[in-house]
Amino acid sequence: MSEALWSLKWEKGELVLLDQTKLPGNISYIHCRESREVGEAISRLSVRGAPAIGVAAAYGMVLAFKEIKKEGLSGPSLKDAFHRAARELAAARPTAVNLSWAVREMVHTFDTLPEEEALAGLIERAEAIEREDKALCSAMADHGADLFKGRKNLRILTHCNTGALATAGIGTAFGVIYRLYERGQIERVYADETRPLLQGARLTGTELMENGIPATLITDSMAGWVMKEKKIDAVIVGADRIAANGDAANKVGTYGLSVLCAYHHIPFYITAPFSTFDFSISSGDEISIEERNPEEVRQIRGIYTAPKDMPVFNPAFDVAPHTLITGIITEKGVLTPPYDVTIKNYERSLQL
Ligand SMILES: CSC[C@@H](O)[C@@H](O)C(=O)COP(=O)(O)O
Repeated sequence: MSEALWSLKWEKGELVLLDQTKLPGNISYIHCRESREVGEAISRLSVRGAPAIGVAAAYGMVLAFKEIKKEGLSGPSLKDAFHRAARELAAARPTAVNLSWAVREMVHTFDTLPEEEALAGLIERAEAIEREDKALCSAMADHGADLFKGRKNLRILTHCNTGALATAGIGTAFGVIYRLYERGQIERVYADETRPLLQGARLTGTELMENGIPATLITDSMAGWVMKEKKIDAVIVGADRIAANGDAANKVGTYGLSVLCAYHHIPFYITAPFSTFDFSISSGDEISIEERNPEEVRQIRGIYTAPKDMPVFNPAFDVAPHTLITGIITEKGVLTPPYDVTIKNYERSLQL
């Protein structure tokens, strides 16, 4: 795996983020010293991808604690300020549940430690979340690649970016693709460009090329034709939130891919770790879908490609219905229908 690509690093008490809005043209880093800066970087998509957002937020809460301490607060006022910072950070983006999960973990760590041990405890918890994410990616990659045992010359289609830039490890869906490549089973990966912000072209394109994986870029609207003409063997994507019935929110365009896969009889796999599951919601109808600035659709990199006053609908995510999902690749194995049962069992296994 290319060492050149990473989404974030905790270094000398700062959170260093690779500014993904500037890729592929520019490699620049953002040094966050305050939790507010982490929240802004998340909203702006300088750091993005559900697991990476979670890890960034965990370090953001370390920064929040340091700021509050610097103001001289302690006792109940420290606790109030820390909880307020947690609410603010968790609100940076609404769909990826990894964000609120990581913030909740940090609040729990804070709430259970004496004040004088809080800073060390928070740093330790954030580092553990980052380490754990690496291990989760690796386990998902193994389970996902095992689905294709004995097969060669695989043609895989993927959407958005789910690799090292979206996680602390080798990625979710991208991790599976990378493992298949390591095992010599990939003929070609087709990457959707992923309008409007081009995470597929800019980020997955970079990761595929850096790692020497045979790859072809397509526009989102080509996916159906590519499935038919290029005989795609499977579509593998990530997720931002998975409901208890298996409905999975992911980058807008995923719903369409799930429908196209059903028509073409192509297996459609979601790849996600436990922190992407929202066991508290019964279906995708309860997932709040982020709507972003209309300018993201009217313009491409600052140039208007539509009339300036044209109304726009810009949901950042959509929901693939569980009925169209062949399997959900997790760190513990691949969940298959009936998802209400297998996800319940998976949830139980996490509590053991
Ligand atoms: C590892 S990633 C799964 C998802 O987070 C990914 O597919 C995705 O939709 C990212 O969206 P983004 O808006 O770039 O944060």
